[in-house]
Amino acid sequence: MTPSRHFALIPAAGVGARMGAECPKQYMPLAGKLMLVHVLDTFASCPSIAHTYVVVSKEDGYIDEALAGAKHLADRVTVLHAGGPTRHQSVLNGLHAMRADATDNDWVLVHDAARPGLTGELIDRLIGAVKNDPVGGLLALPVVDTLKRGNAEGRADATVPRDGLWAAQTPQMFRYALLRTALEKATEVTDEASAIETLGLKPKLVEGSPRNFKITLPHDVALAELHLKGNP
Ligand SMILES: Nc1ccn([C@@H]2O[C@H](COP(=O)(O)OP(=O)(O)OP(=O)(O)O)[C@@H](O)[C@H]2O)c(=O)n1
Ligand SMILES: C[C@](O)(CO)[C@H](O)COP(=O)(O)O
Repeated sequence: MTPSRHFALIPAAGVGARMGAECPKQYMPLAGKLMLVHVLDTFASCPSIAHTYVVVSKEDGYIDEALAGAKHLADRVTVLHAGGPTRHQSVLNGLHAMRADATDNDWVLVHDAARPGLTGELIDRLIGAVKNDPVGGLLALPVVDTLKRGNAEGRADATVPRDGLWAAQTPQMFRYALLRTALEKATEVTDEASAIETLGLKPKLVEGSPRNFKITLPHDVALAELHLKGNP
């Protein structure tokens, strides 16, 4: 049996509404490089990753210029103009588009373009922890803050017990056929692990890193640049 390969699938078809930038946030410059190019470089530099697929919106007008400035990625990245109305749909469309290249048992690591702080070490940590797992898994961080449930008046209604709570990150790593089936069956989910869970399976939680946070709001940019300047 041929050994399973590892493919990266990068959903990058969002508009970045909460960021409110002039361009979709994945095309914002961070520490001298576009956010998306940070992510593509990390996977391209990782020997464990056979190839990277990036899902952009069908009307994306930025990707060609972004990759024109990153010609070293030409043989390591395939652009799929297959973005959908939601992240779930973009990922599923991407899986369909890469079908010819992947076997059912190949691993797919789905990673947000909005998480440029990912490192090769974190990729290898996830692959090492999950490669023999029957389900798959994801990077995540144990919740360390006390959590409050707020009400409509902006006051704390209750404290939510944090024992056993983790904040999901990406990559989320599952075998091609299982992931595609799960996403086809699930109603709208916010991450791949949720779709796997709806099959009654329990993805493995692998500790990630605070630097691998998702850039969502304007104040996230400065923090991301601190991380990326320190360790691009
Ligand atoms: N229809 C969508 C929506 C999101 N994404 C991607 O999913 C990742 C995480 O989503 P999020 O941080 O929510 O990005 P946006 O949807 O762009 O942000 P916003 O919700 O503020 O518009 C991002 O890399 C984004 O590009 C996608 O590929 N397709
Ligand atoms: C996939 C994810 O990054 C895990 O935390 C998160 O669910 C993405 O949420 P978003 O609303 O699409 O940013």
